[in-house]
Amino acid sequence: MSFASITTEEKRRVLGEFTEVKAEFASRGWFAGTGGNLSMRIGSYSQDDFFFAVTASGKDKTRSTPEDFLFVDQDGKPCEATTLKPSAETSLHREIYRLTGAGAIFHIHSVFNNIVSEWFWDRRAVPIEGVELIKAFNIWEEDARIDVPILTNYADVPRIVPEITERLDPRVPGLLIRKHGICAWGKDAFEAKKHLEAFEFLFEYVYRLELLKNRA
Ligand SMILES: CSC[C@@H](O)[C@@H](O)C(=O)COP(=O)(O)O
Ligand SMILES: [Zn+2]
Repeated sequence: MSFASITTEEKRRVLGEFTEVKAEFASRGWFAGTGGNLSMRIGSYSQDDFFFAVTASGKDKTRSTPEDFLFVDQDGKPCEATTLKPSAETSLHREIYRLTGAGAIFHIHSVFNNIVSEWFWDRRAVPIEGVELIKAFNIWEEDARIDVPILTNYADVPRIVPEITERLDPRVPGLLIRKHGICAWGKDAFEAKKHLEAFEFLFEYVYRLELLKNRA
């Protein structure tokens, strides 16, 4: 597939949806200090041939400007002439698209996701058991348990990629990076947002439950 074959209408549709999600996440305080990045796939998909819109690096993501996003290919290379730099964490998005064929990936930093990633670092996963909201991940069994993987937060971001390849659990649409944040994904922006909201709820639940247990 060539990027030129993607219609202007399709690009407008993706960027419109993208702008809405970004504004909503900003209103929740999910982009503190320019942290966080978002991407949405566009056009058809095969594992080694796809395109996605990604937030430009280092921007204040609480603002809406004509320079918020750019389109990149499966190698993270811009598809059009631009002075914008793709997110410093584009390599993480690329690998998640490659492994899952997802339609959207949202990365945010929150106090709760940072705390649980440190609290459970010795297990390299956050265990969550029997909570109703696990069903948001399309897991319906009674008292289901999931383990959300925690990856090493290497300063050299591409070094995180092999841990994604190794640790990604196809049942669990999210990965934590230690004392950094979460990447959550879904087949489209609606589902990726649903998953991200569910993870953030569950992390707050786990955090508060651990506090209560430790107090008892
Ligand atoms: C100042 S936040 C730290 C960043 O290095 C990073 O973790 C982040 O989420 C945003 O990076 P960006 O390159 O703007 O997408
Ligand atoms: Zn980050």
